[in-house]
Amino acid sequence: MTDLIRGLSIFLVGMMGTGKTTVGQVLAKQLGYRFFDTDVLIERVTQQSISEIFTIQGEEAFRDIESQILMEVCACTKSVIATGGGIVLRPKNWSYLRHGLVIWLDVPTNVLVQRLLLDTTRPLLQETELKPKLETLMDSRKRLYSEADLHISIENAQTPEEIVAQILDRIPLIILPEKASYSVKIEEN
Ligand SMILES: Nc1ncnc2c1ncn2[C@@H]1O[C@H](COP(=O)(O)OP(=O)(O)OP(=O)(O)O)[C@@H](O)[C@H]1O
Ligand SMILES: O=C(O)C1=C[C@@H](O)[C@@H](O)[C@H](O)C1
Repeated sequence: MTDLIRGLSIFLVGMMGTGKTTVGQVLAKQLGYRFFDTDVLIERVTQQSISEIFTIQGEEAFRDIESQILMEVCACTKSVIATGGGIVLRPKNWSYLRHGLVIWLDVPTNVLVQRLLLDTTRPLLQETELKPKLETLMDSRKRLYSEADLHISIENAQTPEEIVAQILDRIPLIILPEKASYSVKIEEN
């Protein structure tokens, strides 16, 4: 597999709670890649939590910082990058995401509700009715997530290791040779 993707980075996109961080860490380990999480990088550079940024500066300011971080991290090869759930919203972000392979982790909303119910830290999910909020977000984003190179539909009982196996099985079917050679050229510079 590492011969096939030759350092090409992998961006995981999808709704909050789909497992981008959990699956991304396992995938990075199996590929011998570094792992980044754009939300974590944002908190590190701003020295603020995502919630604080949303409350104090607002969502647009958060999206600006998110694009800036993505622009920087997309220059890295041999990396798995877990992205924030809304990274697909800005058209400009797609020019950064296209530096690598974009994989959409797609989990049914009822499973996301169970996973996110106990987590009150996500600023876009502060409403009492979590399921309708997630469904509305998903409706407005589904078309964007489906622009990914690879769509991974995840069932409730699948472990992160099983999801990674599914991803690694499917990458050879979609890899574009020119993308992999592009990434090798960056490394040589
Ligand atoms: N395959 C899985 N099976 C069961 N639970 C999972 C699985 N993947 C992730 N989880 C759990 O779901 C929750 C959300 O996972 P994670 O933080 O990896 O999602 P995320 O997509 O990175 O979310 P966000 O974009 O909001 O940061 C965590 O509690 C995690 O342990
Ligand atoms: O889905 C979203 O828009 C978000 C998801 C989180 O990962 C964070 O990036 C932030 O809470 C916004």
